[in-house]
Amino acid sequence: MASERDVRARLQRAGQEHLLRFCAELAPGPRAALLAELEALEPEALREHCQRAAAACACPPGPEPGLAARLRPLPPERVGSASRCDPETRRLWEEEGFHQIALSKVAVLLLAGGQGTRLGVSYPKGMYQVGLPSGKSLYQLQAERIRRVEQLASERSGTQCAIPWYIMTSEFTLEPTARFFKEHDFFHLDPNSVIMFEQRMLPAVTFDGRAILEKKDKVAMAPDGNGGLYRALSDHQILEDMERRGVEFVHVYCVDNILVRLADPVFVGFCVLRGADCGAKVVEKASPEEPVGVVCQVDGVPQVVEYSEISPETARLRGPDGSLLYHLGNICNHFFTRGFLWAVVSEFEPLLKPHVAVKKVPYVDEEGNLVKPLKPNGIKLEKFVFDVFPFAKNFVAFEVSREEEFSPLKNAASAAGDNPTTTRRALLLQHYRWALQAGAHFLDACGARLPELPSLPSSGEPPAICEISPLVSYSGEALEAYLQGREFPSPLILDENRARALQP
Ligand SMILES: CC(=O)N[C@H]1[C@@H](OP(=O)(O)OP(=O)(O)OC[C@H]2O[C@@H](n3ccc(=O)[nH]c3=O)[C@H](O)[C@@H]2O)O[C@H](CO)[C@@H](O)[C@@H]1O
Repeated sequence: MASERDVRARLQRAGQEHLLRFCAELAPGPRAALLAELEALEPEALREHCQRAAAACACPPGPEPGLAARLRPLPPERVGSASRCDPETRRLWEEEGFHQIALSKVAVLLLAGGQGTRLGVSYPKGMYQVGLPSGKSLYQLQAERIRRVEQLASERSGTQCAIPWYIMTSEFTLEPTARFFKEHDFFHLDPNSVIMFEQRMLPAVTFDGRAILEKKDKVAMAPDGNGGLYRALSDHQILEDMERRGVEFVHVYCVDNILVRLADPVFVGFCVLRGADCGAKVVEKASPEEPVGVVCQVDGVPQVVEYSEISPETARLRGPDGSLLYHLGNICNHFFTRGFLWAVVSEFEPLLKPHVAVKKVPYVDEEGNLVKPLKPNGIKLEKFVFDVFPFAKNFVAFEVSREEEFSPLKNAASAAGDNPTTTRRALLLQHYRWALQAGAHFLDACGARLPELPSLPSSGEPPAICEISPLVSYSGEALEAYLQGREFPSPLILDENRARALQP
C-alpha cells in the first residue's frame, strides 16, 4: 500500500498537495482508498494536465479564432453515398463487406464509457429501454444485429465467421455493463467474442489549475473522452488481440443510435474498395443548430469540427444550391483499418489536443462541506475519437439516409428531440416501412385495413405498430417470405418464433 509520505512527495511534484488536506482525519479504509487513487496519478502527467486545463480556461470560450477562414467542405471525390449511388455499385460494396465479414476480418468497437448525463439515468445508456413492444435494450438490439449479420455473411459464403465485439467502458460503466451482459447470457453471443476494456479517467480541475476533491476521500474524476480509446487500446493490448483474431477492419460506433448498423457491410465494403484507412458515416445535417459535428476540411485536411466548436454563423452558411455548406453531419460511426489504429496508438496519440468542457463539478470546500455548485466551477479535458482523421492517408466519408440509420438517444423525455420517444418512433417507423415494402397489410381492431403510408414524417406515429427482431432482418431484407400479401392486426412483433410460424 502507498505511504502517505510517498504520495505527498508525488503530489508536491505535481503542485497538487491540497488533495491530501483531509487525509489525517479519514478512517483507515477511506484513507487507504484515497492514497491508492492518488498513487495512480503520475506526477508529471498530473502537473501537465492541471496546467493545461488552467491555460485552456484562460482562452476565450467558443470557436477557435480564425477557424472559419480555414474551413472548407470535404471535396466530393472523398464522399460516397449509399442512397445516391446506382444499385449495382451498392451491391458491389455490400458484397465486399460481407466477404470481409465472412473471413472474420471485421470487428465492431463500441464506445460506452460516457456518463450519459443528458439522458439523466444512473446506469450505462446501452442498458436503456426506449419502450419498444419487445422491451429490448439498446445493447440487446446491437447484440442481435451482430448475430444476424454474422449469419447473413455465413450463409453467403458457406463458412462460419465471427465478429468480435470490443466494448470500451469507463470506471462508471464497466461493472454494470459486465453484469448486464452476464445476466442476459451475452444475448446468446459467444462470451469469448465480447471483449470489455476500460478507458482512463482524469481529474476535474478548477479554473486556477487545482484538481478537485469530490469528497474528503475521493478526487473528482471523469473519463478522458471517447478519444481516450487510443490510450485504452494500448493499455489493454487490444490491437494485439485483434491481430490474434485476424481482424483487419474495425467499425467504431457510439452507444446511443437506435438505428446503428453494426459492421454495416455496405459501409465496410465501400471503405475497403476505396482503399481507405479511415472513414466516417455521415447524414445530411437537419438544421444548422443540430448538435452533430461536421465532417469537413481544416487547412485542406479532413477533420470533424464538433458542434460545440463551430460558430452559429459558419454553421448557417449555404452553398449555391441553397443547402448547408457544412452539411455532412457526423454520426459517430467510424471505419478504421487495424494498421491505421496501430499507427495512431504508436505514433499520433500524443499529438491529439484535448478539448475543454466547463462543467459543474460537486466538491468539498475548505471546511469539508459537500457543495453542489450552481454555476460551472471546473474543467474536464477530453480527447475526441475523430481527432485522428487528419493522420489518415486516405480518408473517406459515406453518406447514409437519416431515417434508415440515425436516431440517437441523447436526452431525457422532457427534451424536444433525441429522446426516448423520438428514438422509439424512428425504429417503429422504419419497421413499418420495411413491412409495407415486403407486402404486409395492417388491420385495425375491427379488422378493417389501415391506411398504408410508406413515407411518414419522423414526428408522426406509424398507423400500425410493427417491431421486427434484428434476428429476423438486419436492414429490411428477407421479409417477403413472412409478410408478402398477409394481413396482420397491429401490433405485430415479428420475432424468430413468429417468423418460424409464418414461414411458407
Ligand atoms: C466527440 C464525439 O464523438 N462527438 C460526436 C458525438 O457527440 P455527443 O456529444 O453526442 O457525444 P457523447 O458524449 O454522446 O459520446 C459519444 C459516444 O462516446 C462515448 N464516450 C464518451 C465520453 C467518454 O469519455 N467515453 C466514451 O466512451 C459515449 O458513451 C457515446 O457512446 O455523437 C454525435 C452523433 O450522435 C456526433 O455528431 C458528435 O460529433
